[in-house]
Amino acid sequence: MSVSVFAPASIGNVSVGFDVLGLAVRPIDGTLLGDVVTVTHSNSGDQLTVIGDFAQKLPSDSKDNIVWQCLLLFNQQLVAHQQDVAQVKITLDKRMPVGSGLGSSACSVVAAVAGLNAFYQKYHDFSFAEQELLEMMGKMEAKISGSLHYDNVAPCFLGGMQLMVPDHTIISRSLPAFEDCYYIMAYPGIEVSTKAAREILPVAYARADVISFGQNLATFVDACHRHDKAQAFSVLKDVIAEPYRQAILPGYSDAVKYLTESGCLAVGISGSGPTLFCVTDDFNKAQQFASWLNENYLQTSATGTSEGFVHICQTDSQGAVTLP
Ligand SMILES: Nc1ncnc2c1ncn2[C@@H]1O[C@H](COP(=O)(O)OP(=O)(O)O)[C@@H](O)[C@H]1O
Ligand SMILES: N[C@@H](CCOP(=O)(O)O)C(=O)O
Repeated sequence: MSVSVFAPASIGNVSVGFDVLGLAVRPIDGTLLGDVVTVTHSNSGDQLTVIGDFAQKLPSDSKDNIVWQCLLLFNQQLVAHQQDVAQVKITLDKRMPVGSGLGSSACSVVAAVAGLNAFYQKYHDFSFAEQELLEMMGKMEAKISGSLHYDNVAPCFLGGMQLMVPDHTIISRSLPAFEDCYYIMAYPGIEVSTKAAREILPVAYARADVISFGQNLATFVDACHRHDKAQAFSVLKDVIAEPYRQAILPGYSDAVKYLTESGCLAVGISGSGPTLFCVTDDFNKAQQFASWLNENYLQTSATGTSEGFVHICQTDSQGAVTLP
């Protein structure tokens, strides 16, 4: 009598689309890079248990866990739709490092809301529409990062490359992604708070930057629709966040120099960092970049160990899925 949902990692911004573009990714070796939420009926009130590699990094009081907040919001919405509210036991398998730039909080939010929805669909014959679910996810992500941005929750939930549109009846549109590209994701093992990384950004931008931003994003979207990979990745440049955030990412500029000189299609900060992503359509190069990043981008602690990792990924076109 339980339902488990997996929600994948994502690259927020994809360099050209600050807060409005995101891509879901999955490691090619089959690693489940994302969070899993399991929902079961309970006879003793609502409960949340957190397990997994990164469980210790989350608030000790489960009421402060975003998954708990998702349950409260979901229940409110059930009441608003005149539905009975069941008592549930939720287990969060926290597989994603917190403050990583891999959309960790979005993974928990999407797995929780989609998990609850799948549970009600299976056992209570009720489900919310995709749009309502996405709105709930956006609200929860905003609670954590301090402002509403869908660039992680939308690809994490819907899969593929997602472009946010300023129409609350649509929210997100799918863009054709480059399925043959490899995205090498290098998480150095240090934590960067999304909220803090947003606070260091300017409140206003110079006209030249605004023009570059608009031109790069428009060119990228057009190139995606024309399947013009060379054009798309040639404009993958971030004038909004990277110039200000790279200073807080140790080794980032050396990595960009090496990867660019070695012929990657593009390199950038995943979300608010510290994860770096690098794009190539050549598998041999993907392996070369992954091993260089492993050697040079991961940060080691005083004991010589690192909590970082590198994965060779491709586009995850499925998004959140119910596990068998
Ligand atoms: N289930 C959860 N997953 C991730 N972060 C959570 C969760 N519940 C609460 N948090 C808190 O939310 C914040 C997430 O930080 P954030 O920088 O937005 O992470 P990320 O960039 O990895 O999504 C942290 O302070 C963390 O303790
Ligand atoms: N658009 C956001 C994306 C944050 O992604 P995360 O993975 O770091 O949570 C931003 O750049 O602030």
